[in-house]
Amino acid sequence: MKILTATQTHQLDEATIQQQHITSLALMERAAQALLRWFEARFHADKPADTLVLCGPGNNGGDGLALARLLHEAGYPVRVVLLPADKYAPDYEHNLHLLPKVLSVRKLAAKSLPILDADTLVIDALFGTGLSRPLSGLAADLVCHLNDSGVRVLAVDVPSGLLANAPQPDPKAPVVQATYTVSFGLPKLAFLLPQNARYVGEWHVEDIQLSAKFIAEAATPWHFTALAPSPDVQLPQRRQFAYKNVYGHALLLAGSRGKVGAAVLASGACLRGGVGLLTVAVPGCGYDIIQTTRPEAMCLPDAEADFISVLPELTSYQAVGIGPGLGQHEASRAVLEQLLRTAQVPLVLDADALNLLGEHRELLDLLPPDTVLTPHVGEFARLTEKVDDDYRRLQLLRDFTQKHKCIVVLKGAYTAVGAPNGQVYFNSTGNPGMATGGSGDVLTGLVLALRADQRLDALTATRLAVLAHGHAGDLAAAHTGQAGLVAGDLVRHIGPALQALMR
Ligand SMILES: NC(=O)C1=CN([C@@H]2O[C@H](COP(=O)(O)OP(=O)(O)OC[C@H]3O[C@@H](n4cnc5c(N)ncnc54)[C@H](O)[C@@H]3O)[C@@H](O)[C@H]2O)[C@@H](O)CC1
Ligand SMILES: Nc1ncnc2c1ncn2[C@@H]1O[C@H](COP(=O)(O)OP(=O)(O)O)[C@@H](O)[C@H]1O
Ligand SMILES: [K+]
Repeated sequence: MKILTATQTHQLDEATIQQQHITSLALMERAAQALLRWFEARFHADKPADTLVLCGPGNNGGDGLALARLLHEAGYPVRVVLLPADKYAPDYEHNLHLLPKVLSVRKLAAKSLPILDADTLVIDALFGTGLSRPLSGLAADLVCHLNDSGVRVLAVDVPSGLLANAPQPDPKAPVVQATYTVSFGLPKLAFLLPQNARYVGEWHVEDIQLSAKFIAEAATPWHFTALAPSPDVQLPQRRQFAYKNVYGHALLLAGSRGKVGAAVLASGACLRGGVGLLTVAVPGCGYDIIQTTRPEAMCLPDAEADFISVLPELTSYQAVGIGPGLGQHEASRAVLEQLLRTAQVPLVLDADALNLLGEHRELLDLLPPDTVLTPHVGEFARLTEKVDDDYRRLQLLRDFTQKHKCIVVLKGAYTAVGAPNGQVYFNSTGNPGMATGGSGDVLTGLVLALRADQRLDALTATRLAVLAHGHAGDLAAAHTGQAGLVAGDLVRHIGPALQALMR
């Protein structure tokens, strides 16, 4: 699924109107109907005692007016407050005239900000994708009043004051802190960034049959990898006469004294990820552990008891993963360097392998094309630079993957998979229960399994692994709850998660 800019979103609306031979008013009615559908599904069992619709002067306000009419017709108590402006959009004017006369409609004035009771549900239809400058004056006062009141807010399309795809030009200007945001057609880039979470709240995208042709042709680096209604990336079925070489022989280098658990988790994920064969290289202290916990895997114990000091001979493997629990011993750094210099097969680098790369940046020049790196934000900062703004971090991601011709899985709530051509795919699955030690090790094992799979290209394998990993987290949390989820639960749910992604 593509993610478009605010400008492209306007062009998409225009294209939809032209291609479907409808009026802009009809499209606005579709948007309002979609909002009503969401509203009824969400609130039918606990109807708000009071619904206050705040309408700005543009088409976002027009959506609000149309929704107010539909809510009234559906029997909800509705009040409308209008933000005064010099100019109003034609479809706003039209929908204002369509409001039933019995509805309370009032123009906002500076000295009469609306009274907001705790059980009021506010619908924020002040500004959407047409926001052209930070909020000021009466609009800013209203939004501050709203945020201070603590009432529930449903934002139409975008929380007012928030830019859909760019950082806020004035960090001091107020932005609506919505409880829910219901948007149209496609998600907005702003929804996926941690810095906007307090504004966007729980977000949803409703289908309003926008032009599929325009979306297919639109150029954008941003994508959203969805699981439903059908997965954006799919795993081929196993053939009846399949042999294990199709799924590859993977080598995993992981663990150091006190961190052999990382090797256990990553190897478990690799096995459950469907790898044909797995060999795990561990320090001597990990031998019994791997042989006991992962009897399906072969184990190569290092001569050193506490860390990995020797790179195994590589000729038998279709993919190599290195990093979980590795530690940063000089000998392990040398192993990493030798791996980067000699490997002829896909590589997956995580955790301490990334920290070593960050410490020895000259090694970045050795990365073979299509190497997959799986940093979290802290590890990514060590590889690049520390930044506070999420948009800036995404730019660094695109610069890094294009420069090094690699794939970077920037882990987080909406994990971003950056491709060597600069495209970025945000993941849709997963939950905060996965913010627990070892979740990343599980991802590494799963990426390694799918990189060893001879049927998949590098980007598909990586996107599939990220999607399945998050889905495994969602399946696991349904049993354990989020707090009770541990990384081993992810391993156990990889099988069903991959099954859900089967073509
Ligand atoms: N174009 C269409 O056909 C559709 C548009 N839709 C809705 O229309 C919205 C976009 O509508 P518009 O392009 O009219 O834009 P908005 O309604 O988001 O806002 C634009 C209006 O606000 C003013 N404005 C912008 N920033 C301001 C600020 N900081 N302070 C005060 N005034 C400000 C502009 O001068 C303009 O009058 C979408 O977010 C969506 O809600 C939906 O109805 C779907 C169909
Ligand atoms: N709030 C969240 N929502 C969804 N996924 C999350 C969330 N927090 C963490 N995750 C996922 O869990 C994994 C954590 O990886 P990482 O930070 O490397 O943990 P660790 O080093 O403890 O294994 C990543 O895949 C990340 O995307
Ligand atoms: K809005």
